[in-house]
Amino acid sequence: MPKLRYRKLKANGFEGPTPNFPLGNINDMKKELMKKASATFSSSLNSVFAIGHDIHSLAFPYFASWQKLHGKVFIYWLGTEPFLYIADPEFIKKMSAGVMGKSWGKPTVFKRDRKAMFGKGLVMVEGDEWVRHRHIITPAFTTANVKGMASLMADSATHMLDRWTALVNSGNPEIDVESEIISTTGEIIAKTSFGISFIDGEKVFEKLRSMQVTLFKSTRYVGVPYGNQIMCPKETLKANNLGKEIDLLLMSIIDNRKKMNKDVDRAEHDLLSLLLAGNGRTLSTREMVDECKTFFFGGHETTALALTWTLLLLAQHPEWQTQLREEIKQVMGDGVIDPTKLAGLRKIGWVMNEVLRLYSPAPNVQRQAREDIQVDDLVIPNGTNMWIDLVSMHHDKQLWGEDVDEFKPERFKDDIHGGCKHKMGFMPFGFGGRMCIGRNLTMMEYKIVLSLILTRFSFSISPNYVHCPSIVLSLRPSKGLPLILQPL
Ligand code: HEM
Repeated sequence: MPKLRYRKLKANGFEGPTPNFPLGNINDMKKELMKKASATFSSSLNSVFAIGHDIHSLAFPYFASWQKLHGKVFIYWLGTEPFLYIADPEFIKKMSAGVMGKSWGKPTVFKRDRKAMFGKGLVMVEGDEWVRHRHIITPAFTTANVKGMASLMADSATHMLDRWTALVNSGNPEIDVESEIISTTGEIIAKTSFGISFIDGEKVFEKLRSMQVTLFKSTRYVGVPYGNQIMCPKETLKANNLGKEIDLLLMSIIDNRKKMNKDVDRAEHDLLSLLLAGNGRTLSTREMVDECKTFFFGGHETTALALTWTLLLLAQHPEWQTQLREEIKQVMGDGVIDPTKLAGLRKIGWVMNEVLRLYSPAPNVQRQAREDIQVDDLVIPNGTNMWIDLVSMHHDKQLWGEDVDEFKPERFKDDIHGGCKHKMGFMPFGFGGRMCIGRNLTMMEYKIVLSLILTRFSFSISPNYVHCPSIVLSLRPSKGLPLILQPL
């Protein structure tokens, strides 16, 4: 009953842009994006030195302009679904204070739209089902287990860097590192999740990527009744078919693993083995398929983008490349990457946080209320969809000060909140019980891959780079990231 929820939200004083039936505010959003894209294109023909990090109005031009009219909490519509937009950490603190992880819902419209990607995996399940899944999966992501995956990560990264060396030696020093890193982290997550070699996993991996591109390259009509089926039927059908093919491939991988579960080496290292072992409880094959897809989609692109944006920022700040190289040498010596020493890479940790702040790969967090939620004298009615805008909070001058858009990793030196005035103003991995389960894995992968890159190459931004961060599910450089590489 979206209309009823809207009336209740309005009665509680929440305002917002006027929606039209049946698209809601989708057309306004598209118009703002097109306006911004043409303005960005003409300005991006300037020098790479002009790259600025004030990206909220580039990535979410519609939210930036609605904020000016309606403040940091307002209602907008995706089709016939009202969403409460939130970019105020104090509001988030108050609304989440009394709600446990298991009591949060995820917007039903997204569950439907992204069924082929996430199914009933951890990102989408709710209530007791979420508790059961999280309980089984959590041990697989402990620091100890994740450390067992370090050599797989280093192997894939080294493979990528050998390719870069060959390209540079053949006279091609300019490389689009975004696509390179995305395929490497895809390979890493396929190996660490399903324990499949790149050759075996190539089929699954390619289909998973292809489904993601199919789903997110076209304009989405989420929330519009039958919107995607009517407006982009070919893509919708293709994504659904790919979803079914991937399910079959993963099911056969899981069944084979169940049969040959005595492979000790694998059992120690990949997530699937840990899920099969369970944690006092079990997941069905169907549920495991959805979790494998969830790890793949939730895990590889976010990590890849954190690394990609890092390379952009480090290319802009060569003095930080030098500092990090010195740190790596000091901590690791001249030898191979030792996972037990990664915690010593403190400056890399600051850089990672600063990158996740400026270019948050997961640009938003979504929730749906499963009960009425009181915030001061306001009520968020049961069923309300919520869209929490991390990019806005991470770029808010009131929270971070005048230097908010500058790359200053040292702000995280002695403060895990980076000096933000509100503890919930920095949350690249979400909040509360539903916080990202893969953050240990990501941090380790980030440190390993970045250390290996920095040890073998120095890099600068190619004049062909066009700075236009945009949202394709994640926050990505929409024209890739061409860098000029120099072997060390
Ligand atoms: C830089 C990398 C990453 C970022 C920025 C990131 C960000 C996030 C965010 C914002 C959420 C939503 C949290 C919430 O709703 O409060 C989330 C959830 C999740 N992430 Fe990550 N993530 C990253 C890496 C990973 C990796 C490597 C994996 C798995 C291999 C992963 C798996 C998940 C899962 C399964 C959830 C759902 C957790 C739940 O609802 O219980 N993520 N992540």
